[in-house]
Amino acid sequence: MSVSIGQTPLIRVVSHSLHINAITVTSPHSISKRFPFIFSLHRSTTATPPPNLRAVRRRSSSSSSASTMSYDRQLAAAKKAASLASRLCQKVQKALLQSDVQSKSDKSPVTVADYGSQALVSLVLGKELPSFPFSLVAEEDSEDLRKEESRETLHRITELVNETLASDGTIDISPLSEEDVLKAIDNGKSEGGPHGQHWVLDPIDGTKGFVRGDQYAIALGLLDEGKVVLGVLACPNLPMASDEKKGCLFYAQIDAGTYVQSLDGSPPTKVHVSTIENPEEASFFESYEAAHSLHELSSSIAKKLGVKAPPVRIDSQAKYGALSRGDGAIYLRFPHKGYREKIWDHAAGYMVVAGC
Ligand SMILES: Nc1ncnc2c1ncn2[C@@H]1O[C@H](COP(=O)(O)O)[C@@H](OP(=O)(O)O)[C@H]1O
Ligand SMILES: [Mg+2]
Repeated sequence: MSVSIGQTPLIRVVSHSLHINAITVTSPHSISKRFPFIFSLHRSTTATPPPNLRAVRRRSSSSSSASTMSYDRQLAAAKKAASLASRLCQKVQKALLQSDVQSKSDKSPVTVADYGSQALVSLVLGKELPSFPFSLVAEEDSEDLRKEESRETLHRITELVNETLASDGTIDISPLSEEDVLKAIDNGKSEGGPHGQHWVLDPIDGTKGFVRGDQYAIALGLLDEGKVVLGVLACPNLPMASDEKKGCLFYAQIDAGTYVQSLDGSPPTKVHVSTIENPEEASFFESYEAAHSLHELSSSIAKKLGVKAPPVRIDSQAKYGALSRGDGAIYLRFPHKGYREKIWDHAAGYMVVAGC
């Protein structure tokens, strides 16, 4: 197989056992040889490239009116939505890690946080942008929650959503019923599509990291006419800088740069990707979970690139945030055979890096 940046072959790796027959290389800098490079494999099982990558290609091949628009209002709403969702997730994660009763393999706290986060984002976007058409493509739906055995879980989610909204105090919503919360979750059932604007949400990206007490992200992107135009990544466990307190909010709007601020509201700082040009000085990110990305393949590619540093393994799209501020220079992701990437796993993170 070949690995290339745009049309420029970078290295060749021979592999028969992996049955790899196609590689898409996504680089925010197109054919530029500057870092960061984001390498990602897409296999024959994916008939069409994932929507986020289609969006990448469109962006580089055409200039639509979407790129000249301002998305300031959507950005403000998305930042608020992701910040509130992260407040809910932090509360759930803290309880999960402190509890000696709840086993970490118990999925219920995760479920509560996933659904709660999605309900909050859906509600806040709807409230903050009443005059905008609303379409949300999100990971969760309410089907399981509507079952009798989920009554307690639904009750807890509703309580958490109400508490979080009340703690903010700026969103005028009277206490929500369980049915309101179910509806808010199901507002994320949009099919999306190449026309119009669509929000794309992963309410908790990096669920395994969330359960371990490690990295996770609330990832919210906006597509306009098939292009990713805005991305917000709330990373509650990512430090603002080494030895600083945790909680980063990355955001980017097309052609307007990428910024980070602390989740508790410090002034934003513009971020830049690494300027390292020599792979020998670069470090690379990959998934913490070996089940999500072929670590051996990353390591052999890194070796061929001349990278000397060991991999930095982080859960979730927090990797894109870290990449956008130059914590590392490369992101390698090679899912196992048969896995199909989801749009909500990359849209926001892509924008945060591409916006730099
Ligand atoms: N077998 C697999 N291969 C690749 N990615 C996978 C996978 N199983 C799950 N994922 C995705 O990897 C995401 C986590 O990313 P990372 O590996 O960078 O931490 C998961 O997001 P969720 O946690 O939202 O389900 C999920 O979408
Ligand atoms: Mg995800």
